[in-house]
Amino acid sequence: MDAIVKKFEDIAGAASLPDVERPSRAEVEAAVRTLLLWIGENPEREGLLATPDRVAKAYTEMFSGYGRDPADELGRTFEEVAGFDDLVIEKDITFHSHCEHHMVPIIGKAHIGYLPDGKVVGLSKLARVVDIFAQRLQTQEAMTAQIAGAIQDVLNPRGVAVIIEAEHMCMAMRGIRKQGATTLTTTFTGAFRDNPEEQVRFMSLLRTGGRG
Ligand SMILES: Nc1nc2c(ncn2[C@@H]2O[C@H](COP(=O)(O)OP(=O)(O)OP(=O)(O)O)[C@@H](O)[C@H]2O)c(=O)[nH]1
Ligand SMILES: [Zn+2]
Repeated sequence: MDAIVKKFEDIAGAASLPDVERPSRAEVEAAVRTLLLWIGENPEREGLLATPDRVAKAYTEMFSGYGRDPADELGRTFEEVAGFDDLVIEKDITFHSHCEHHMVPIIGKAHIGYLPDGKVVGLSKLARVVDIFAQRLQTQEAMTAQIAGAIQDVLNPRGVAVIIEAEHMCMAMRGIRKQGATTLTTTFTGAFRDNPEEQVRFMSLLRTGGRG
């Protein structure tokens, strides 16, 4: 079986999607050719001949998040941290996603904080979790909640704080055409949700980087 079709099958399983029949690679490429014709292009001209193949490859990469489980990334933890149980923040985690309404890019940064309960996770794993959810069709609200939910469920810390700031190309390139408008979303769990002081500490550390 074609590797891409196999991958799509894996993707369907991991995302618990309804049992839909996945199109073949040839059907995907034909769909791209249809789009090219629809915008007034000639898919037979030299520069576009390989474009359906490139688009299929790019989609496989940009939407690889359906085939990945955040629990796999967050499963390996470290307990030998000298009793450290205070706030850990990973900020300015850049990501590229696509909005589920228009399938155009969302470009932004995620900031994640958590209050460990006996164990910490490798810092890169927080960024991996961001990518898993970013590499799916998204709304910013859902993505924020999914990142916080995955960290809370798998790591079981005393609290998780996630802030995402992003620019939506569907607001910049088309429609209302507002460049530079930024959307901010937050999800707080546990101690961050229940204790406003923890929220304030997280926010001010983000702002100052701990310098004052
Ligand atoms: N809440 C939320 N809205 C989003 C996100 N990404 C895009 N949108 C909005 O989704 C809405 C879709 O609105 P519709 O009226 O169904 O579609 P549309 O006619 O293309 O809307 P316009 O963008 O206003 O032209 C738009 O207001 C987008 O700005 C997101 O992550 N969260
Ligand atoms: Zn959109």
